[in-house]
Amino acid sequence: MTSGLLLTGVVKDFPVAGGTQRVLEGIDISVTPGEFVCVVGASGSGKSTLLSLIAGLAAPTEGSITLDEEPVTGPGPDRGLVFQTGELFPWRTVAGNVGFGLELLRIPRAERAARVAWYLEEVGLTAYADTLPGKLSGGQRQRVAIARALACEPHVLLLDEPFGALDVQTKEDMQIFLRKVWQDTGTTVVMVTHDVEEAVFLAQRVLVLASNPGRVASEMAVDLPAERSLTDRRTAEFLGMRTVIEDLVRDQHSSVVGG
Ligand SMILES: Nc1ncnc2c1ncn2[C@@H]1O[C@H](COP(=O)(O)OP(=O)(O)OP(=O)(O)O)[C@@H](O)[C@H]1O
Repeated sequence: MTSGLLLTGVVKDFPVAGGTQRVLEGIDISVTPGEFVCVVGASGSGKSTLLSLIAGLAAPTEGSITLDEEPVTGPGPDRGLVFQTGELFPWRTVAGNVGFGLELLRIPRAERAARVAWYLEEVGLTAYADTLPGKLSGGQRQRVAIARALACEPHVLLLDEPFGALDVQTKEDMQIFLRKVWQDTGTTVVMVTHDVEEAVFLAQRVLVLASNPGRVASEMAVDLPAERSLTDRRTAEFLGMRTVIEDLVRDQHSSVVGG
């Protein structure tokens, strides 16, 4: 057995009129503890489905998923999940949102308060502890959603297009923020994005999904320094990697649509 996240021979079929549609096939992925992996692929290649299987929101049709040698059979506190639109509880303050999972886990009040304070500091929202989500910007809401997921100290943080709804400037700020949080906490991250530039900037490894059925067509180690700044995205090395992956995504897509 291997610690970390392990998907072996994962297949996912969905029922459709008159039969089933195979959305994922032969997925073998191994993510080591502390690794940051991005999954890219054309729209409909099965990225979100893959993440929902890891989250335990749906079950694979075939194959197995284990996290630190425990089979994934449903949602659990060992996996923190953040979606595109940072779903927060509107009636709970920022601190109340960050502490929500800790209440479910029955973490004692003093430890809960300490953890909430630490994660609020980490995401730069200490001053907003008593604010309701309705008063926050989109970027701030995503920071709260990430802090809420991290506060339970999951084995893996699962992010589904977390910055897809943000404007360019906020998105860049959030990318810098996420790299810092990842480096500070050492959390394993699996993130789905359609933005190849984002994937290369954030990840240590990028997996490219092919469509119909979704499968891992190729993967690339991102051989860039651990300390990354936004200007690094203009270097020849970065642009080279980005171009290769964009071509892979495009090739996989056109082989399906016949372009
Ligand atoms: N619950 C479901 N029932 C039937 N089909 C589904 C279901 N969920 C997803 N699909 C189908 O599975 C395929 C993959 O969808 P998925 O959302 O995982 O792709 P994606 O790569 O995340 O796409 P996007 O980038 O557009 O979000 C699509 O053809 C979609 O219609």
